[in-house]
Amino acid sequence: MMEKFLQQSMDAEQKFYKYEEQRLKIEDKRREAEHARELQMLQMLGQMLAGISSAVSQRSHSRACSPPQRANRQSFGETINYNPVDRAFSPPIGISFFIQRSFSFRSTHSLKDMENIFRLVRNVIPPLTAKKHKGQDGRIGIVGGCQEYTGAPYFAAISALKVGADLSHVFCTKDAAAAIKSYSPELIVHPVLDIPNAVNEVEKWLPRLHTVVLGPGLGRDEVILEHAKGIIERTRAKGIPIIIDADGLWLIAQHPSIIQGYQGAILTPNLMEFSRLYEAVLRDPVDSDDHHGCVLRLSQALGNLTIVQKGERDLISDGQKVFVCSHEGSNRRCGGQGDLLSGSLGVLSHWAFLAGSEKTNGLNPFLVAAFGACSLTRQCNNQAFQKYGRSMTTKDMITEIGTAFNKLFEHEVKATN
Ligand SMILES: NC(=O)C1=CN([C@@H]2O[C@H](COP(=O)(O)OP(=O)(O)OC[C@H]3O[C@@H](n4cnc5c(N)ncnc54)[C@H](O)[C@@H]3O)[C@@H](O)[C@H]2O)[C@@H](O)CC1
Ligand SMILES: Nc1ncnc2c1ncn2[C@@H]1O[C@H](COP(=O)(O)OP(=O)(O)OP(=O)(O)O)[C@@H](O)[C@H]1O
Repeated sequence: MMEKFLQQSMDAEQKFYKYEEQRLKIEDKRREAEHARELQMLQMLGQMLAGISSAVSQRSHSRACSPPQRANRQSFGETINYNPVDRAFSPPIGISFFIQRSFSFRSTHSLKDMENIFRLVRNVIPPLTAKKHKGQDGRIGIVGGCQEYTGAPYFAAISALKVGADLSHVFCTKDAAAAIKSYSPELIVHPVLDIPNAVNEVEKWLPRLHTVVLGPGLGRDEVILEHAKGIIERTRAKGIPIIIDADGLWLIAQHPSIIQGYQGAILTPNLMEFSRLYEAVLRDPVDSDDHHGCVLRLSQALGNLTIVQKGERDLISDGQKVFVCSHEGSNRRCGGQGDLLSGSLGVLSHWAFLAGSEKTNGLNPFLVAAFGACSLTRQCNNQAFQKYGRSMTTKDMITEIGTAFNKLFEHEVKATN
Protein backbone atom coordinates (compact mmCIF):
# COMPACT_ATOMS: atom_id res chain seq x y z
CA MET A 1 0.00 0.00 0.00
CA MET A 2 2.78 2.38 1.08
CA GLU A 3 4.89 1.37 -1.92
CA LYS A 4 1.98 2.08 -4.26
CA PHE A 5 1.46 5.46 -2.70
CA LEU A 6 5.16 6.29 -3.01
CA GLN A 7 5.19 5.17 -6.64
CA GLN A 8 2.14 7.32 -7.38
CA SER A 9 3.63 10.37 -5.76
CA MET A 10 6.93 9.83 -7.63
CA ASP A 11 5.01 9.57 -10.91
CA ALA A 12 3.09 12.72 -10.09
CA GLU A 13 6.32 14.53 -9.22
CA GLN A 14 7.96 13.43 -12.46
CA LYS A 15 4.95 14.59 -14.46
CA PHE A 16 5.12 17.90 -12.67
CA TYR A 17 8.82 18.38 -13.55
CA LYS A 18 8.20 17.39 -17.15
CA TYR A 19 5.34 19.83 -17.43
CA GLU A 20 7.37 22.51 -15.67
CA GLU A 21 10.33 21.98 -18.02
CA GLN A 22 8.07 22.37 -21.06
CA ARG A 23 6.45 25.44 -19.58
CA LEU A 24 9.83 27.05 -18.93
CA LYS A 25 10.99 26.36 -22.47
CA ILE A 26 7.88 28.02 -23.89
CA GLU A 27 8.32 30.93 -21.51
CA ASP A 28 11.98 31.39 -22.50
CA LYS A 29 11.06 31.32 -26.19
CA ARG A 30 8.39 33.97 -25.61
CA ARG A 31 10.88 36.19 -23.82
CA GLU A 32 13.42 35.71 -26.61
CA ALA A 33 10.79 36.83 -29.12
CA GLU A 34 9.99 39.80 -26.89
CA HIS A 35 13.69 40.75 -26.80
CA ALA A 36 13.97 40.35 -30.58
CA ARG A 37 11.01 42.70 -31.09
CA GLU A 38 12.52 45.27 -28.71
CA LEU A 39 15.85 44.97 -30.51
CA GLN A 40 14.22 45.52 -33.88
CA MET A 41 12.54 48.67 -32.60
CA LEU A 42 15.83 49.91 -31.14
CA GLN A 43 17.59 49.25 -34.44
CA MET A 44 14.92 51.19 -36.32
CA LEU A 45 15.26 54.01 -33.83
CA GLY A 46 19.06 53.87 -34.19
CA GLN A 47 18.76 54.11 -37.98
CA MET A 48 16.44 57.07 -37.68
CA LEU A 49 18.81 58.83 -35.28
CA ALA A 50 21.83 58.00 -37.47
CA GLY A 51 20.00 59.57 -40.40
CA ILE A 52 19.31 62.72 -38.41
CA SER A 53 22.88 62.98 -37.04
CA SER A 54 24.54 62.42 -40.43
CA ALA A 55 22.37 65.14 -41.92
CA VAL A 56 23.37 67.44 -39.07
CA SER A 57 27.09 66.60 -39.31
CA GLN A 58 27.12 67.17 -43.08
CA ARG A 59 25.67 70.57 -42.51
CA SER A 60 28.16 71.48 -39.79
CA HIS A 61 31.37 70.34 -41.62
CA SER A 62 32.27 67.29 -39.56
CA ARG A 63 35.24 67.52 -37.23
CA ALA A 64 38.57 65.83 -38.04
CA CYS A 65 38.63 63.40 -35.13
CA SER A 66 35.79 60.92 -35.62
CA PRO A 67 35.32 57.97 -33.25
CA PRO A 68 36.33 55.26 -35.75
CA GLN A 69 39.73 56.89 -36.31
CA ARG A 70 40.27 57.31 -32.61
CA ALA A 71 39.29 53.72 -31.95
CA ASN A 72 42.23 52.52 -33.99
CA ARG A 73 44.76 54.68 -32.23
CA GLN A 74 47.04 53.05 -29.69
CA SER A 75 46.37 55.76 -27.16
CA PHE A 76 42.90 54.26 -26.79
CA GLY A 77 44.24 50.74 -26.40
CA GLU A 78 44.12 50.86 -22.61
CA THR A 79 41.70 48.00 -22.67
CA ILE A 80 43.57 45.23 -24.40
CA ASN A 81 41.78 43.27 -27.07
CA TYR A 82 44.07 40.27 -27.32
CA ASN A 83 42.46 38.81 -30.36
CA PRO A 84 41.68 41.60 -32.77
CA VAL A 85 41.46 39.12 -35.67
CA ASP A 86 38.54 37.26 -34.17
CA ARG A 87 35.51 39.30 -35.09
CA ALA A 88 32.98 36.88 -33.60
CA PHE A 89 32.38 39.10 -30.60
CA SER A 90 33.70 42.34 -32.06
CA PRO A 91 31.22 45.17 -32.26
CA PRO A 92 31.14 47.71 -35.11
CA ILE A 93 34.08 50.06 -34.96
CA GLY A 94 32.29 53.08 -33.47
CA ILE A 95 30.80 50.90 -30.78
CA SER A 96 34.18 49.31 -30.18
CA PHE A 97 35.54 52.76 -29.44
CA PHE A 98 32.76 53.28 -27.01
CA ILE A 99 33.35 49.98 -25.23
CA GLN A 100 37.11 50.26 -25.11
CA ARG A 101 36.81 53.61 -23.44
CA SER A 102 34.41 52.15 -20.91
CA PHE A 103 36.59 49.27 -19.78
CA SER A 104 39.77 51.11 -19.18
CA PHE A 105 42.99 50.08 -17.50
CA ARG A 106 43.17 53.51 -15.99
CA SER A 107 42.67 53.56 -12.27
CA THR A 108 39.99 56.21 -12.51
CA HIS A 109 37.08 56.37 -14.88
CA SER A 110 35.45 59.52 -16.08
CA LEU A 111 31.73 59.80 -15.46
CA LYS A 112 31.20 59.37 -19.18
CA ASP A 113 33.12 56.06 -19.24
CA MET A 114 31.09 54.70 -16.37
CA GLU A 115 27.87 55.81 -18.02
CA ASN A 116 28.82 53.90 -21.18
CA ILE A 117 29.36 50.60 -19.47
CA PHE A 118 26.42 51.01 -17.14
CA ARG A 119 24.29 51.56 -20.23
CA LEU A 120 25.25 48.08 -21.45
CA VAL A 121 24.36 46.64 -18.05
CA ARG A 122 21.03 48.49 -18.13
CA ASN A 123 20.35 47.01 -21.57
CA VAL A 124 20.24 43.50 -20.13
CA ILE A 125 18.09 44.32 -17.09
CA PRO A 126 14.57 43.09 -17.79
CA PRO A 127 11.83 45.68 -17.41
CA LEU A 128 9.39 45.31 -14.53
CA THR A 129 5.95 44.82 -16.03
CA ALA A 130 2.55 43.79 -14.72
CA LYS A 131 2.47 40.94 -17.23
CA LYS A 132 5.20 38.87 -15.59
CA HIS A 133 4.68 36.01 -13.21
CA LYS A 134 6.78 34.81 -10.31
CA GLY A 135 9.98 33.18 -11.46
CA GLN A 136 10.39 34.93 -14.80
CA ASP A 137 13.07 37.35 -13.62
CA GLY A 138 15.28 34.66 -12.15
CA ARG A 139 15.32 31.41 -10.25
CA ILE A 140 18.77 31.09 -8.75
CA GLY A 141 20.23 28.04 -7.00
CA ILE A 142 23.01 28.42 -4.44
CA VAL A 143 24.96 25.23 -3.71
CA GLY A 144 26.76 25.65 -0.39
CA GLY A 145 26.28 25.83 3.35
CA CYS A 146 27.61 23.38 5.91
CA GLN A 147 27.92 23.22 9.68
CA GLU A 148 30.73 25.81 9.83
CA TYR A 149 29.49 28.20 7.18
CA THR A 150 25.86 29.22 7.12
CA GLY A 151 26.40 32.93 6.48
CA ALA A 152 28.02 32.64 3.03
CA PRO A 153 25.14 30.84 1.20
CA TYR A 154 22.65 33.12 2.95
CA PHE A 155 24.52 36.25 1.79
CA ALA A 156 24.65 34.96 -1.80
CA ALA A 157 21.00 33.87 -1.87
CA ILE A 158 19.54 37.01 -0.30
CA SER A 159 21.72 39.21 -2.55
CA ALA A 160 20.29 37.42 -5.59
CA LEU A 161 16.77 38.23 -4.38
CA LYS A 162 17.59 41.84 -3.59
CA VAL A 163 19.12 42.39 -7.02
CA GLY A 164 15.87 41.20 -8.58
CA ALA A 165 15.64 37.41 -8.79
CA ASP A 166 12.18 36.09 -7.98
CA LEU A 167 13.24 32.87 -6.26
CA SER A 168 16.39 31.82 -4.49
CA HIS A 169 17.05 28.19 -3.57
CA VAL A 170 19.82 27.05 -1.21
CA PHE A 171 21.10 23.45 -1.41
CA CYS A 172 23.04 22.83 1.80
CA THR A 173 23.80 20.12 4.36
CA LYS A 174 21.18 19.04 6.89
CA ASP A 175 22.87 20.73 9.83
CA ALA A 176 23.09 24.09 8.05
CA ALA A 177 19.49 24.23 6.83
CA ALA A 178 17.71 25.33 10.00
CA ALA A 179 20.14 28.18 10.58
CA ILE A 180 19.88 29.41 6.98
CA LYS A 181 16.07 29.24 7.05
CA SER A 182 16.01 31.16 10.30
CA TYR A 183 17.98 34.04 8.75
CA SER A 184 15.34 34.58 6.12
CA PRO A 185 11.89 33.22 5.32
CA GLU A 186 12.37 34.41 1.72
CA LEU A 187 14.78 31.59 0.93
CA ILE A 188 13.84 28.08 -0.16
CA VAL A 189 16.21 25.71 1.61
CA HIS A 190 16.92 22.10 0.60
CA PRO A 191 18.90 20.09 3.18
CA VAL A 192 20.27 17.59 0.66
CA LEU A 193 24.00 18.15 0.15
CA ASP A 194 25.14 15.43 2.56
CA ILE A 195 22.62 12.71 1.70
CA PRO A 196 23.86 9.81 -0.46
CA ASN A 197 21.78 10.74 -3.54
CA ALA A 198 22.53 14.48 -3.25
CA VAL A 199 23.42 14.86 -6.93
CA ASN A 200 20.12 13.38 -8.13
CA GLU A 201 18.18 15.45 -5.62
CA VAL A 202 19.74 18.69 -6.87
CA GLU A 203 19.45 17.57 -10.49
CA LYS A 204 15.67 17.33 -10.09
CA TRP A 205 15.61 21.06 -9.50
CA LEU A 206 17.98 22.06 -12.31
CA PRO A 207 15.28 22.41 -15.00
CA ARG A 208 13.64 25.00 -12.75
CA LEU A 209 16.80 27.06 -12.22
CA HIS A 210 18.23 29.75 -14.49
CA THR A 211 21.67 29.94 -12.86
CA VAL A 212 23.62 27.97 -10.27
CA VAL A 213 26.10 29.60 -7.86
CA LEU A 214 28.30 26.91 -6.38
CA GLY A 215 30.77 27.27 -3.54
CA PRO A 216 29.81 29.84 -0.88
CA GLY A 217 30.18 28.06 2.46
CA LEU A 218 30.49 24.67 0.78
CA GLY A 219 33.35 23.58 3.05
CA ARG A 220 36.01 21.03 2.11
CA ASP A 221 34.51 17.76 3.29
CA GLU A 222 35.48 15.14 0.68
CA VAL A 223 32.00 13.64 0.36
CA ILE A 224 30.38 17.06 -0.11
CA LEU A 225 33.02 18.05 -2.66
CA GLU A 226 32.34 14.82 -4.56
CA HIS A 227 28.64 15.75 -4.62
CA ALA A 228 29.53 19.27 -5.75
CA LYS A 229 31.54 17.75 -8.59
CA GLY A 230 28.50 15.75 -9.72
CA ILE A 231 26.30 18.85 -9.52
CA ILE A 232 28.72 20.84 -11.69
CA GLU A 233 28.75 18.03 -14.26
CA ARG A 234 24.93 17.84 -14.42
CA THR A 235 24.59 21.64 -14.55
CA ARG A 236 27.09 21.75 -17.39
CA ALA A 237 25.33 18.93 -19.24
CA LYS A 238 22.11 20.96 -19.16
CA GLY A 239 23.86 24.13 -20.40
CA ILE A 240 22.87 26.15 -17.33
CA PRO A 241 25.19 29.06 -16.46
CA ILE A 242 27.21 28.40 -13.31
CA ILE A 243 29.16 30.78 -11.09
CA ILE A 244 31.89 29.06 -9.07
CA ASP A 245 33.26 30.75 -5.97
CA ALA A 246 35.05 30.03 -2.67
CA ASP A 247 35.33 26.28 -1.90
CA GLY A 248 33.94 25.52 -5.36
CA LEU A 249 37.20 27.01 -6.66
CA TRP A 250 39.15 24.77 -4.31
CA LEU A 251 37.42 21.83 -6.03
CA ILE A 252 38.20 23.21 -9.50
CA ALA A 253 41.87 23.57 -8.52
CA GLN A 254 41.88 19.82 -7.75
CA HIS A 255 39.96 18.84 -10.92
CA PRO A 256 40.15 21.59 -13.57
CA SER A 257 38.76 19.26 -16.23
CA ILE A 258 35.26 19.42 -14.70
CA ILE A 259 34.90 22.97 -15.93
CA GLN A 260 37.48 23.20 -18.73
CA GLY A 261 35.88 24.32 -21.99
CA TYR A 262 32.49 25.20 -20.49
CA GLN A 263 31.86 28.79 -21.49
CA GLY A 264 28.71 28.89 -19.40
CA ALA A 265 30.95 29.09 -16.34
CA ILE A 266 32.15 32.18 -14.49
CA LEU A 267 34.87 31.75 -11.85
CA THR A 268 35.20 34.45 -9.17
CA PRO A 269 38.51 33.92 -7.33
CA ASN A 270 40.04 36.30 -4.80
CA LEU A 271 43.82 36.71 -5.13
CA MET A 272 44.53 33.62 -3.03
CA GLU A 273 42.05 31.42 -4.87
CA PHE A 274 43.36 32.77 -8.16
CA SER A 275 46.95 31.76 -7.46
CA ARG A 276 45.83 28.27 -6.38
CA LEU A 277 43.91 27.84 -9.61
CA TYR A 278 46.61 29.36 -11.77
CA GLU A 279 49.28 27.06 -10.39
CA ALA A 280 47.04 24.01 -10.74
CA VAL A 281 46.12 24.76 -14.34
CA LEU A 282 49.25 26.43 -15.77
CA ARG A 283 51.84 24.71 -13.54
CA ASP A 284 53.52 28.07 -13.02
CA PRO A 285 53.43 30.64 -10.23
CA VAL A 286 51.45 33.82 -10.80
CA ASP A 287 53.52 36.68 -12.22
CA SER A 288 52.79 39.45 -9.73
CA ASP A 289 53.96 42.07 -12.29
CA ASP A 290 51.44 40.93 -14.86
CA HIS A 291 48.02 40.36 -13.29
CA HIS A 292 46.21 41.14 -16.53
CA GLY A 293 48.25 38.62 -18.50
CA CYS A 294 47.70 35.98 -15.82
CA VAL A 295 43.92 36.41 -15.80
CA LEU A 296 43.90 36.24 -19.56
CA ARG A 297 46.10 33.13 -19.68
CA LEU A 298 44.04 31.30 -17.07
CA SER A 299 40.84 31.99 -18.97
CA GLN A 300 42.42 30.78 -22.21
CA ALA A 301 43.84 27.66 -20.58
CA LEU A 302 40.40 26.79 -19.25
CA GLY A 303 38.80 27.26 -22.68
CA ASN A 304 37.81 30.94 -22.60
CA LEU A 305 35.45 30.79 -19.70
CA THR A 306 34.91 34.02 -17.78
CA ILE A 307 37.22 34.80 -14.86
CA VAL A 308 36.62 37.59 -12.34
CA GLN A 309 39.75 38.14 -10.27
CA LYS A 310 38.58 40.10 -7.21
CA GLY A 311 40.79 42.59 -5.45
CA GLU A 312 41.66 46.23 -5.23
CA ARG A 313 40.68 46.34 -8.87
CA ASP A 314 38.53 43.55 -10.24
CA LEU A 315 39.95 42.06 -13.44
CA ILE A 316 37.42 40.42 -15.73
CA SER A 317 38.41 38.31 -18.73
CA ASP A 318 37.02 35.83 -21.23
CA GLY A 319 40.46 35.09 -22.67
CA GLN A 320 40.07 37.71 -25.38
CA LYS A 321 39.74 40.90 -23.41
CA VAL A 322 40.68 41.96 -19.91
CA PHE A 323 38.42 44.57 -18.35
CA VAL A 324 38.96 46.41 -15.11
CA CYS A 325 36.36 47.48 -12.58
CA SER A 326 37.78 50.03 -10.20
CA HIS A 327 34.50 51.60 -9.13
CA GLU A 328 35.01 53.34 -5.80
CA GLY A 329 34.42 51.14 -2.73
CA SER A 330 36.14 51.69 0.60
CA ASN A 331 39.12 50.36 2.52
CA ARG A 332 36.97 48.05 4.65
CA ARG A 333 37.11 44.32 3.71
CA CYS A 334 34.55 42.31 5.64
CA GLY A 335 34.07 38.55 5.19
CA GLY A 336 31.10 37.78 2.95
CA GLN A 337 31.29 40.60 0.43
CA GLY A 338 32.47 38.06 -2.14
CA ASP A 339 29.21 36.19 -1.49
CA LEU A 340 27.26 39.36 -2.26
CA LEU A 341 29.17 39.50 -5.54
CA SER A 342 28.52 35.85 -6.48
CA GLY A 343 24.80 36.08 -5.64
CA SER A 344 24.37 39.29 -7.67
CA LEU A 345 26.31 37.78 -10.53
CA GLY A 346 23.94 34.81 -10.45
CA VAL A 347 21.08 37.11 -11.43
CA LEU A 348 22.94 39.47 -13.74
CA SER A 349 24.51 36.59 -15.69
CA HIS A 350 21.06 35.08 -16.24
CA TRP A 351 19.70 38.39 -17.49
CA ALA A 352 22.74 38.96 -19.72
CA PHE A 353 22.65 35.39 -21.06
CA LEU A 354 18.97 35.76 -21.92
CA ALA A 355 19.46 39.19 -23.48
CA GLY A 356 22.34 37.94 -25.64
CA SER A 357 25.15 39.85 -27.29
CA GLU A 358 22.70 41.96 -29.33
CA LYS A 359 21.91 43.85 -26.14
CA THR A 360 25.57 44.23 -25.19
CA ASN A 361 26.71 45.66 -28.51
CA GLY A 362 28.41 42.42 -29.48
CA LEU A 363 30.32 42.04 -26.25
CA ASN A 364 30.34 38.73 -24.36
CA PRO A 365 27.24 39.13 -22.11
CA PHE A 366 29.03 37.53 -19.16
CA LEU A 367 31.65 40.29 -19.19
CA VAL A 368 28.90 42.88 -18.93
CA ALA A 369 27.17 40.93 -16.15
CA ALA A 370 30.45 40.62 -14.24
CA PHE A 371 31.17 44.32 -14.60
CA GLY A 372 27.68 45.07 -13.30
CA ALA A 373 28.04 42.74 -10.30
CA CYS A 374 31.50 44.07 -9.37
CA SER A 375 30.36 47.70 -9.59
CA LEU A 376 27.29 46.92 -7.53
CA THR A 377 29.31 45.16 -4.79
CA ARG A 378 31.72 48.05 -4.60
CA GLN A 379 28.92 50.63 -4.57
CA CYS A 380 27.27 48.76 -1.65
CA ASN A 381 30.62 48.73 0.12
CA ASN A 382 30.99 52.45 -0.44
CA GLN A 383 27.48 53.36 0.77
CA ALA A 384 27.59 51.09 3.83
CA PHE A 385 31.05 52.37 4.78
CA GLN A 386 29.80 55.95 4.73
CA LYS A 387 27.20 54.97 7.33
CA TYR A 388 29.08 52.55 9.55
CA GLY A 389 32.78 53.03 8.93
CA ARG A 390 34.93 50.31 10.44
CA SER A 391 31.95 48.55 12.03
CA MET A 392 30.40 47.86 8.63
CA THR A 393 29.61 44.19 7.94
CA THR A 394 28.24 42.35 4.91
CA LYS A 395 24.69 42.61 6.26
CA ASP A 396 25.03 46.41 6.09
CA MET A 397 26.21 46.12 2.48
CA ILE A 398 23.23 43.92 1.61
CA THR A 399 20.86 46.56 3.02
CA GLU A 400 22.34 48.96 0.45
CA ILE A 401 21.71 46.75 -2.60
CA GLY A 402 18.41 48.43 -3.54
CA THR A 403 19.68 52.00 -3.46
CA ALA A 404 23.05 51.07 -4.98
CA PHE A 405 21.35 49.26 -7.87
CA ASN A 406 19.02 52.18 -8.36
CA LYS A 407 21.86 54.66 -8.38
CA LEU A 408 24.00 52.72 -10.84
CA PHE A 409 21.47 51.18 -13.18
CA GLU A 410 18.01 52.66 -12.88
CA HIS A 411 18.89 56.31 -13.42
CA GLU A 412 20.91 57.92 -16.16
CA VAL A 413 24.27 59.07 -14.75
CA LYS A 414 24.83 62.59 -16.03
CA ALA A 415 27.90 62.67 -18.24
CA THR A 416 29.73 65.88 -17.47
CA ASN A 417 33.03 65.23 -19.26
N1 LIG B 1 29.87 34.07 7.34
C1 LIG B 1 30.24 33.05 6.58
O1 LIG B 1 29.68 31.95 6.62
C2 LIG B 1 31.37 33.24 5.63
C3 LIG B 1 31.90 32.11 5.06
N2 LIG B 1 32.87 32.18 4.13
C4 LIG B 1 33.27 30.88 3.59
O2 LIG B 1 34.45 30.46 4.22
C5 LIG B 1 35.02 29.43 3.43
C6 LIG B 1 36.52 29.63 3.35
O3 LIG B 1 36.80 30.86 2.70
P1 LIG B 1 38.22 31.58 2.80
O4 LIG B 1 38.16 32.82 2.00
O5 LIG B 1 38.64 31.68 4.24
O6 LIG B 1 39.13 30.55 2.00
P2 LIG B 1 40.61 30.01 2.23
O7 LIG B 1 40.62 29.02 3.31
O8 LIG B 1 41.05 29.59 0.89
O9 LIG B 1 41.44 31.23 2.73
C7 LIG B 1 41.83 32.20 1.89
C8 LIG B 1 42.85 33.02 2.64
O10 LIG B 1 43.29 33.98 1.72
C9 LIG B 1 43.33 35.24 2.36
N3 LIG B 1 43.08 36.23 1.34
C10 LIG B 1 41.90 36.57 0.77
N4 LIG B 1 42.07 37.54 -0.12
C11 LIG B 1 43.38 37.81 -0.13
C12 LIG B 1 44.18 38.74 -0.84
N5 LIG B 1 43.64 39.57 -1.73
N6 LIG B 1 45.51 38.76 -0.61
C13 LIG B 1 46.05 37.92 0.30
N7 LIG B 1 45.35 37.03 1.00
C14 LIG B 1 44.04 36.99 0.79
C15 LIG B 1 42.25 35.20 3.42
O11 LIG B 1 42.54 36.06 4.48
C16 LIG B 1 42.28 33.74 3.84
O12 LIG B 1 43.18 33.56 4.91
C17 LIG B 1 34.31 29.50 2.08
O13 LIG B 1 33.34 28.48 2.00
C18 LIG B 1 33.62 30.82 2.13
O14 LIG B 1 32.47 30.87 1.31
C19 LIG B 1 33.31 33.44 3.57
O15 LIG B 1 32.50 33.65 2.44
C20 LIG B 1 33.17 34.58 4.55
C21 LIG B 1 31.84 34.61 5.26
N1 LIG C 1 41.30 46.03 -1.94
C1 LIG C 1 40.05 46.22 -2.38
N2 LIG C 1 39.61 47.47 -2.69
C2 LIG C 1 38.35 47.68 -3.13
N3 LIG C 1 37.44 46.69 -3.32
C3 LIG C 1 37.82 45.45 -3.04
C4 LIG C 1 39.14 45.13 -2.56
N4 LIG C 1 39.22 43.80 -2.38
C5 LIG C 1 38.01 43.31 -2.71
N5 LIG C 1 37.17 44.29 -3.10
C6 LIG C 1 35.76 44.17 -3.50
O1 LIG C 1 35.12 43.16 -2.77
C7 LIG C 1 34.64 42.14 -3.63
C8 LIG C 1 34.84 40.82 -2.93
O2 LIG C 1 36.23 40.51 -2.91
P1 LIG C 1 36.94 39.72 -1.74
O3 LIG C 1 38.39 39.66 -2.08
O4 LIG C 1 36.52 40.29 -0.43
O5 LIG C 1 36.25 38.29 -1.97
P2 LIG C 1 36.28 37.01 -1.07
O6 LIG C 1 37.54 36.94 -0.30
O7 LIG C 1 35.98 35.88 -1.97
O8 LIG C 1 35.04 37.27 -0.12
P3 LIG C 1 34.36 36.34 0.98
O9 LIG C 1 34.71 36.95 2.28
O10 LIG C 1 32.91 36.43 0.67
O11 LIG C 1 34.87 34.93 0.82
C9 LIG C 1 35.46 42.32 -4.91
O12 LIG C 1 34.80 41.95 -6.05
C10 LIG C 1 35.71 43.79 -4.94
O13 LIG C 1 34.64 44.41 -5.62
